[in-house]
Amino acid sequence: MVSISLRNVCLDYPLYGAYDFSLKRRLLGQLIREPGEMRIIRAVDNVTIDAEAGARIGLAGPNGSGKSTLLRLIAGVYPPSSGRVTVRGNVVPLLGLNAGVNLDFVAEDNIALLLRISGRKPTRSVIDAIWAFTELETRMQRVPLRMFSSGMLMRVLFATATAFPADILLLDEWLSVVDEHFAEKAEMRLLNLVSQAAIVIIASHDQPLLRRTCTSIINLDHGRIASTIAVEPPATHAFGLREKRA
Ligand SMILES: Nc1ncnc2c1ncn2[C@@H]1O[C@H](COP(=O)(O)OP(=O)(O)OP(=O)(O)O)[C@@H](O)[C@H]1O
Repeated sequence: MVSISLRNVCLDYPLYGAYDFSLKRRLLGQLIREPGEMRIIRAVDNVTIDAEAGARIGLAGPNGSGKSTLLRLIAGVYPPSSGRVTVRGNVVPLLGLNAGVNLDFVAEDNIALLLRISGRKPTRSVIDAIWAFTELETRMQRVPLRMFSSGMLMRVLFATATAFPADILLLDEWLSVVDEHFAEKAEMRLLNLVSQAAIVIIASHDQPLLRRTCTSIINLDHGRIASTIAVEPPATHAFGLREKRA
């Protein structure tokens, strides 16, 4: 049974840049422990969510409200700082350009790595099929990802992430850098994946898109759930993902 359960989940990012260069304040801070002194950002704050098969959940909220972080928690990219995350089913996270690749590795090795992480065997034929979808030149397979343009990198990540069906599909801001031709191709592949997935969670600033596609919308504010809206009548799940593009 596919399901997602978050129980009182918090995620704190350490604030490495917030180092205090004043020796006096640092020494006194150790002794006094000023209450206002923070060395973390609480990006997700005491969030509880349950999702069963059939759920189409939208995550809304202003910049920095914790949408991407919440998706990353569900994807297992970050462990929660506190609380419990239980996910049953295989997850395909489409979380953007910096998701789990090593830019110094050549494209082919990154594809193999991403497949292994998601429990798939990176056979020659699987890698070739993924590469064919990217429509990039064959020689680029042996080029480090660092030398790819954003759009080329997105093609490789998208083709790899969507090569197999998912129980749970997580969509963040996506497809913003690919050209029109690839976007159309990608959208068709994505729609197919969405229709097969048991649970879809989509983070977006596009309220009409969320209302059209989701069964409920969770509004986040400073990492907390400010409200949850049931979308009535039940959405048709006709994803119009192209409207998400900038
Ligand atoms: N890698 C990181 N290190 C430190 N803080 C981070 C990191 N990523 C995000 N944050 C902080 O966590 C908070 C939530 O960020 P997050 O990216 O989850 O928000 P968001 O709702 O997805 O924003 P947006 O709508 O702009 O994409 C913000 O305060 C942000 O500054």
